[in-house]
Amino acid sequence: MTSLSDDLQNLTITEDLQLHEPSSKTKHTISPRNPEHNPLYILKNVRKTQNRPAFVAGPMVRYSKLPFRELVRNYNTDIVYTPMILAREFVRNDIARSSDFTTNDKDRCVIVQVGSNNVEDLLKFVEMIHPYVDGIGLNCGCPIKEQVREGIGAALMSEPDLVASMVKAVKEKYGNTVCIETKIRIHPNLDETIAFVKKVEASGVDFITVHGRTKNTRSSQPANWDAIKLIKETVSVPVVANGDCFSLEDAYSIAEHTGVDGVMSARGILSNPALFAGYKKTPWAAVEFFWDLATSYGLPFRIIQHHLSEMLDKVIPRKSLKEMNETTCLIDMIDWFDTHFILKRRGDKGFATATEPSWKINREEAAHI
Ligand SMILES: Cc1cc2nc3c(=O)[nH]c(=O)nc-3n(C[C@H](O)[C@H](O)[C@H](O)COP(=O)(O)O)c2cc1C
Repeated sequence: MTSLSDDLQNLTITEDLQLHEPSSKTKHTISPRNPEHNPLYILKNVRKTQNRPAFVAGPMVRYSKLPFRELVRNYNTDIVYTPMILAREFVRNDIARSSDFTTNDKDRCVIVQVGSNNVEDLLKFVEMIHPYVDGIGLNCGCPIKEQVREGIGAALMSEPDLVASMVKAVKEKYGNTVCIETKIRIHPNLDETIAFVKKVEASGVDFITVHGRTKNTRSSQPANWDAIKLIKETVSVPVVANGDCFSLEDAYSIAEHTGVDGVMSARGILSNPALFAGYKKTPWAAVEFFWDLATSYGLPFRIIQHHLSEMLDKVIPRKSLKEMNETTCLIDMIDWFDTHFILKRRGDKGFATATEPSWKINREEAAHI
């Protein structure tokens, strides 16, 4: 078994990586990956150097796009996931490729999450995407019926041999040049979960994320941190705990309870992207920064609106939130913000630092709009 530093020295960094878009004939280039952005390096090093777990923003369909990833990194998030991308569509469909994944040089450390039910699609997916990401995450937890019916996501929890063969195929082809993770749920029977993680570990997986719920547990029910602890005690690869991290304090409590190497937040970081920097609710500066990122990178209007709705839920009065949610296009929403708030543009000197909204009228008045 090689040590982490050996592993990192053995990483091959490809020069001048290129992504071709056959439809537009546009050629993009992106710089080589930096070994310090390898998720394994982060999971081990953050604990050593900062005496804390690594902070991870989980995959969220529709939401974890490039602007949101950049936003959360500005607030102390170490590892950020893309939404789940279906391998089958990605490898066959040029349009799916450009709509599902965009990246840039600042997008590090990024793990692309993949939904797949077979080795062949997975290998093709990894071949296409690995130069542009720091890790590949195999989704073994998505409970959505359409995916499960196709044998994707949580369906894989009943297919330990298949998961092991998928991980093994990637490791046999790429060795330590590709970091592969599996994001799993727990089984009601913990012995079955333990057998699952042992098999996946033996197949060469680099680390495991455990969402402490079964595929039928609702998100309103608490995540099972004891089960995560048991898994952490069972395997020797790093483990990331997921479920119910809504504040920095939660992140520390989860890490202390389970002994994990990293803590992942999804709903918590969606509503407060500055969670891992210790903010109790979204600071206004994050709202302004998100506006800049979303409009300059070009997120669709409805997604911007959903993000802002989540981020502002605890920040502005309910009535104002409702009004913002009722705007029907980007221009209307910009007008609405311009009417109610003084937005400080970032310019070249970084983003605004305000923690409270800068209302154009005072807050008490605003509460009665
Ligand atoms: C809007 C939304 C989209 C999600 N999309 C994905 C996804 O693409 N892949 C995945 O593995 N989990 C997905 N999840 C599940 C989260 O990653 C996470 O496992 C779950 O929400 C529990 O974490 P939390 O308690 O921090 O929210 C999604 C969750 C939400 C709320």
